[in-house]
Amino acid sequence: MEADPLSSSSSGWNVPYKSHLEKKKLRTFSRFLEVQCWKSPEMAPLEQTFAAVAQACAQISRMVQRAQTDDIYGVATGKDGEQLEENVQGEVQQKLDVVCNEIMLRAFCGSSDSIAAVASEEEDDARLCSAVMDNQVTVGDYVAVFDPIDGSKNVDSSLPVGTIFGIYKYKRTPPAGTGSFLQKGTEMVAAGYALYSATTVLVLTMGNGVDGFTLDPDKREFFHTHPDMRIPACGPLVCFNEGLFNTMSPPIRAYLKQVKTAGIVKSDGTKIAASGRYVGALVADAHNVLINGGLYGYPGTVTKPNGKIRLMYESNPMAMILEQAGGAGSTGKGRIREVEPTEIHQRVPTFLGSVDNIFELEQCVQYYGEDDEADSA
Ligand SMILES: O=P(O)(O)OC[C@H]1O[C@](O)(COP(=O)(O)O)[C@@H](O)[C@@H]1O
Repeated sequence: MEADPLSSSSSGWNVPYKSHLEKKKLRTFSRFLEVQCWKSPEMAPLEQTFAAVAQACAQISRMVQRAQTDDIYGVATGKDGEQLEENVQGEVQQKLDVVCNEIMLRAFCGSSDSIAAVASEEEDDARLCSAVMDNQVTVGDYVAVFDPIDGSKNVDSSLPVGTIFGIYKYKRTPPAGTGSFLQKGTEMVAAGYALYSATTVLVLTMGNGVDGFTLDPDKREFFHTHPDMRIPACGPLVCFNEGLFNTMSPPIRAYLKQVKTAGIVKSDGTKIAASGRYVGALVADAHNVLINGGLYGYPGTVTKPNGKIRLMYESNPMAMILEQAGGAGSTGKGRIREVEPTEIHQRVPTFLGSVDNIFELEQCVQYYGEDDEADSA
């Protein structure tokens, strides 16, 4: 039998004994939900939904860890083994995308009758929960939007990925269907994400602050490890895909040059040095920014004038979380959550981060303007 690595210190290092690694006394996610829904009764209809989404994220966490060893890796195929067509994003779906989409669909539609309809990054159109679950009647006062696996390409190289979701009130006024989803981010009542990384973390806002929970891999349950999360007012992180630098607009290039050469300006006028980071999964980069302060950015480029990040199920939920934690979410010219949506899969230039960092970026965009020559940057 293999020796317990924590039972002795054969390496000579002072390895802590098992008895020193006792569990912290932390509140469970379900207990947190119970208390929050008692304090804010308007959230009570969503209690079961949040609980089911947390369970779904725990399941996805396990799927992600098994992606390389089990048959859930690679391109998705149909019943007869044929490769599926590209999805509405022009991307070939991976098996993991398909499986995780199904898990999230069932969490939202199968856990209670609170959610009436869902829209996913992985599906062309929004769907009624009655259609998802094969029921007859559509009930529910809310609609949910989600990206089941954000940054799925990262799985190939064992890097972090995430899940993002947001919930709106169901507007039953015409136009029906997709129209019920086309609400500004300011209308969102709750948002969250799960990050599958060194630890699996679930971050949630119900519009009254932000709380974070860590998945205990032994108990398969989330625990309240990050109460009342607050983003620093200013931070050093600069998270952009700088490989795209030459395709970005002059003001964004000017901003990047400025923070790298002159540092980041704090509200008291002092400066801090910039520190570049880029995981390539929005959830991972934005979580890093939430914890340490700074700015995540995916601006428009020559080939993608609105950038790559999807307004409804990526930018808006993340912007709500950042704002609720004391930060900001901007298009470079204004608040992301004020953007009027016109379609479910639309993209929007996305900047998420600390207020001082976002302020400096918006100042640059205003000062240099969109039409300036590249060399003036
Ligand atoms: O590889 P790029 O162009 O830097 O794109 C990375 C960005 O694309 C995203 O992965 C979104 O795309 P997916 O949801 O399709 O994976 C973001 O999470 C990430 O910030």
